[in-house]
Amino acid sequence: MKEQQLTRVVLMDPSEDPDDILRANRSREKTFVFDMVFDSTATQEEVYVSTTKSLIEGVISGYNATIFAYGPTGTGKTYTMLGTDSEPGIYSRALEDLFKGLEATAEEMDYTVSMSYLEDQLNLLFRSKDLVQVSNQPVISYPQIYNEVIRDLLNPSSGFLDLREDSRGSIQIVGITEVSTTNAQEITQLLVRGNKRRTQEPTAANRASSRSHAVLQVTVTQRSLRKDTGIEETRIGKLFMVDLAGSERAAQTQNRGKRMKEGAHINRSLLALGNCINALSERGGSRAQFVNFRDSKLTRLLKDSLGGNSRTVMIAHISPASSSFEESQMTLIYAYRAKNIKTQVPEQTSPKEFGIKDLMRMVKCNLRNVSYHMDQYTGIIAELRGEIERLKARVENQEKEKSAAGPDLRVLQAERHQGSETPSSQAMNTLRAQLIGAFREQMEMCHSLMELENTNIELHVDTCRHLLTIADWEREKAWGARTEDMPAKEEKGQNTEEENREVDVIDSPEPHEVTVAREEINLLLAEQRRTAALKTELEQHLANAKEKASQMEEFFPRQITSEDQQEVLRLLCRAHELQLGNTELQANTLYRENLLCQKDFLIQQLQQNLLLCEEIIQQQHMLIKAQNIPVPETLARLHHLHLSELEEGVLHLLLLLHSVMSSMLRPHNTSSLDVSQHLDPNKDEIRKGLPGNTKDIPWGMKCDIPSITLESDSDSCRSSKMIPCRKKGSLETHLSPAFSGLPKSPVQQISNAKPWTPSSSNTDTACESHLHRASLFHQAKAASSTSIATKVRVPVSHHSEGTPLEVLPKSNGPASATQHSNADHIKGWVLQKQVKGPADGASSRQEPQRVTHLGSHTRSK
Ligand SMILES: Nc1ncnc2c1ncn2[C@@H]1O[C@H](COP(=O)(O)OP(=O)(O)OP(=O)(O)O)[C@@H](O)[C@H]1O
Repeated sequence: MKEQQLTRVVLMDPSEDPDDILRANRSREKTFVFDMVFDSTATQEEVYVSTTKSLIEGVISGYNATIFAYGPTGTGKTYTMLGTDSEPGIYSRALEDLFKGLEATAEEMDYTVSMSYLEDQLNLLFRSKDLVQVSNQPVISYPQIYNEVIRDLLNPSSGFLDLREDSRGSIQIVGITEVSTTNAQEITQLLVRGNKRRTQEPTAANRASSRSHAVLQVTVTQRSLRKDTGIEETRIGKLFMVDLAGSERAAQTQNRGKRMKEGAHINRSLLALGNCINALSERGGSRAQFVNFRDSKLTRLLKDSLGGNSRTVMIAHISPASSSFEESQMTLIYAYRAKNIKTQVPEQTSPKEFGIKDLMRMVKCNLRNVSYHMDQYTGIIAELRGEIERLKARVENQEKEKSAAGPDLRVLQAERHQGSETPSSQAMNTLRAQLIGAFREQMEMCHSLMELENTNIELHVDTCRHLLTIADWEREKAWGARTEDMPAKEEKGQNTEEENREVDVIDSPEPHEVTVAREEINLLLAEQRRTAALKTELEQHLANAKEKASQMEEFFPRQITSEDQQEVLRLLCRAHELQLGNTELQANTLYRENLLCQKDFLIQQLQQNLLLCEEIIQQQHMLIKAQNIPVPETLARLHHLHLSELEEGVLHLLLLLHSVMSSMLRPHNTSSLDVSQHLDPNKDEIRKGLPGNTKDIPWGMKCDIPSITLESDSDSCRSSKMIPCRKKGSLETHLSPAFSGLPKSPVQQISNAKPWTPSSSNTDTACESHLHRASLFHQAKAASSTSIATKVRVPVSHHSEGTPLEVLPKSNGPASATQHSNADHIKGWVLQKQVKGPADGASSRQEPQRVTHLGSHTRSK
């Protein structure tokens, strides 16, 4: 790696041989430009001053700010954020500056500073020992299920905390400890203590590796009274400082067993963060996407920091060791995407004209005016006093009337109650307690089943995403092979840069994300099988519990003689039945949601396969024409039929109809879906198809291949763009058995699924895509509110195989050109989903899920 002018990182691929003449023209370097780059000699002070110091002023004025430390394990994230006693990190320095700034304004403003420190950790959803034995009910034992949980690092005894959205849409952590303080030292001490409670485990890359994301939130509230108007102003500035868990993949840390699973889950929340970053970085571009913050607790927590009202700095950490090349590349790509996130800037102004101060103005200030004037308050208070007097008088009158009427009713009631503590009422109480216990157990099981179904959906969506990543790579390879097979172009010497790159794709080793996807699929499938087994077991328990409860319902009323009490028991049972029925309906909806998601994925793959077949037919036709082979009449007729179906777009309309139906089937569908818009055959998108869709159809006809872009579709697993380059049979080859047949129940599918093995690469059948491939990155760089700093440190726990850090010759050329060429090599899939279960709130309303597939690179034909 080299560094120049402290803004560029040039990554050199250590695996490529410089003496390889076949690749002599190919650049081994990848350049990434950031706002700031630090090498291993940078001090904590320098890092703080260049990245964070300028944000503190904003927090004091009521703006939000966020600082992320991102990177693989052992690269120094915790060191940057927390530091050591002699070299304090960003936390202490930022807090010191914050208090200094606040003291300077103390004369005009009253201020309070409160802070909370939490970790977003992976933990066990159930443990056998968590289940308390109730009376003589059997104890249900569950194996461990991992889930994302939030823990208060300042008060770990408070257990796992829940996230809730308040009426203004801000995320609140229920029960978090907020410590008010007046000096930075106190906070630093609390932080050091809190950090010791953080989940740490040794990995091969770091002896004290943090296995959770730590979020320090400092809230500054300032109040001032404007003398001229008498209006009280409140400014609230929030500062988030986030030390993320390592972004490494399992192989890097040599994690096994629990650590490996943990890594996969940590990566899942980082993946969700990445998806949000991708979607946000596309905002304002031609392919604006929905940003799904609900994908993980981490992203929900950081919604404001990422999505809008915050100035955000990401400090990406990489190791200069050549052995960490892949991790470094992934980190830089991630950070580069984050850099594209833009604040909504006024349209008429050029982004270049903005300085830091202007950007700060674009972010909304959290200023609340107390809009009532003091005089109005006096009036309101007087009114309230009057109301109290009136009410007091009414109460007195009522008391007088009662005493005139006779003895106190309450006294009579108490007397009757005491007398009623007969043996029969005691028996009734016992029976009621037993019934309620049984009902409660059933409800808990129902909720656990819903949790499991939710986990199932998450796992399923994750698996789809990885399958898509692999499919994309396979298609790219097929594309490369096809280009190589095109003798005409070679003859003409038209080997453009684009084609060279395609040929490179076949030669190049499998990209990192594809390898990761293969690893993850096996993990996810194993977990799906485990979840399915658990579900079956739990369903069995629930059936037993229901049986037992219905026996109780029959038997208990016979033990009670009083009709009133019998009626109470009957009502109790009825209320419970309704409650249970409701929960079961919710669980059913979830299950159907999951099924739909699977169907959609299957349809998506079939669509791709359909287009591939289309391509094959066309090529075969060209071959028949070229060779002058006579066509039997039956075949010609069949072909005609095929063409007329395509022309009328029946298949396409059916697919659209399906997607519309699916989205309608979803309860509380939030997407504004216009059916008529979808089905209008005159609608441009449907009729026109995408660029290059018009194909020269055999037998001399021109036909539009219907577009399969279903942008407004709210289906769970929908690709916003599909590339019809799937090879014949690849559906079976690449999909897990769970997706390779017609939809079965998830439990069936999962229990049938065998461990997934990497598919052999089929490059024999290449085909041509007729859908556009949008570049993942936009060349145009608008004003970005997300500053990115990259920190390279000399590894402490790695041994460095020669440092690839070199100095670039000074170049004044535009950075964006280099970036764009790099971006061309980058591909990615983004999958977004929204899964909501009972744990997320009182309602188990399902949000629509989406899958968005980002194309890998532009391809000119
Ligand atoms: N710039 C630096 N100078 C000196 N020591 C450093 C520097 N950066 C990191 N270290 C040391 O390297 C080790 C690993 O760093 P640290 O724990 O901060 O990594 P991390 O990225 O937070 O890892 P993980 O994700 O596993 O928690 C620590 O002992 C830390 O003190």
